Amino acid sequence: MREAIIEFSGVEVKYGEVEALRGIDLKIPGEKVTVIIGPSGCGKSTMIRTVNRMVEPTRGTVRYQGQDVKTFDKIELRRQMGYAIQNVGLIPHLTVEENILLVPRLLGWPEDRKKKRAKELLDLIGLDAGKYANKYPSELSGGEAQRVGVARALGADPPVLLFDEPFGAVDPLKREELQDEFIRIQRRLRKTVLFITHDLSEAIRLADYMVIMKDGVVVQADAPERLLKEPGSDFVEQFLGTDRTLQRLTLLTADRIAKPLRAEKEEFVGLSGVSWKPLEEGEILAKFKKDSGEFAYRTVRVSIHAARPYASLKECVSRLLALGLSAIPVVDDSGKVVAEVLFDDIQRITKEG
Ligand SMILES: Nc1ncnc2c1ncn2[C@@H]1O[C@H](COP(=O)(O)OP(=O)(O)OP(=O)(O)O)[C@@H](O)[C@H]1O
Repeated sequence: MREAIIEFSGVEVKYGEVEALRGIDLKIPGEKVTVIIGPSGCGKSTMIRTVNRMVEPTRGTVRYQGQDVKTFDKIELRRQMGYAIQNVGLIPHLTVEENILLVPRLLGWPEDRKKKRAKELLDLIGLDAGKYANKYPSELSGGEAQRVGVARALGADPPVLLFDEPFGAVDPLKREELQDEFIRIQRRLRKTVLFITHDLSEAIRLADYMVIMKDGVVVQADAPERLLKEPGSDFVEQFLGTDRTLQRLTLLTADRIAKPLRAEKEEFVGLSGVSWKPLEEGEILAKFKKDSGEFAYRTVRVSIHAARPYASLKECVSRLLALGLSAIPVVDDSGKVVAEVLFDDIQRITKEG
């Protein structure tokens, strides 16, 4: 493990009679995604709130970069830690840009630097600055609002991100897209992330390190591969569910098994392939085998039927089944088909299990 950047030692939190945390000892690795998961009420939110001092431990110590967080000025500490929550908490009378720039504004950044940063962040989260910067939160879809919440947490480029179910209120398909984006962004930015979720697939997908909690204590913490292979107790085994094969497909991303697209490959023709009508942006031409055995071409929307390099193999399987194809194209950030994932290869991996 990389050196711990946040460390919990004997941390207890009591709210009156309620013991929310009952002795947490945990090291959070730097520049990795640590996902905290566990039943409702087990103390997940309380735990991450002790890091930015929204909650003070009744006992024990939380350290950031080796130093007790109590010794930091609260404001100074929170500048280092972006925070995003489930219902986003965007301020309704501020525009998207003003919401994203809350912290830079507090820090007194000059106007041109703030403008530049807002554009950068909107680009990063995949929202067009021209279209979105001046919108108000009420004019955004749930998924867009969540993205803006994430952008706001990234505002002044803090090294630590505390995410409390940031994708909680989004429907499952959009949620997978947000996870793809998150993985893409994290591969670039390498933040230290503490991420809470209720969703096991999301946890397994995003986590470098996964912490399973129950009743205010940590039951097991390890890399998701190891947890799936060696659950340390009946509780963890039950929690991870019986379907470990599918969970393993959640762990692997399309780019891990994608093959470069071969020109003669019959299933797909790329964007510049055979075409009798101009393709619209975001469309590709796919070649389908009809029942008669002949091939027919059909255009498909890349956004739905192609996978991003960071899509999970589980997502690839569901798209392959929905389309009745034996391979799915993988598109890069510009929408260009760069590779394909073969159903046979996914099956092979599953068998190797
Ligand atoms: N401000 C508070 N005052 C009193 N009790 C609280 C307070 N905040 C949380 N609790 C209690 O502490 C326990 C842990 O709550 P916490 O929100 O940390 O759990 P959680 O795992 O994040 O829950 P969920 O998954 O439902 O969000 C729960 O029993 C909760 O009811």
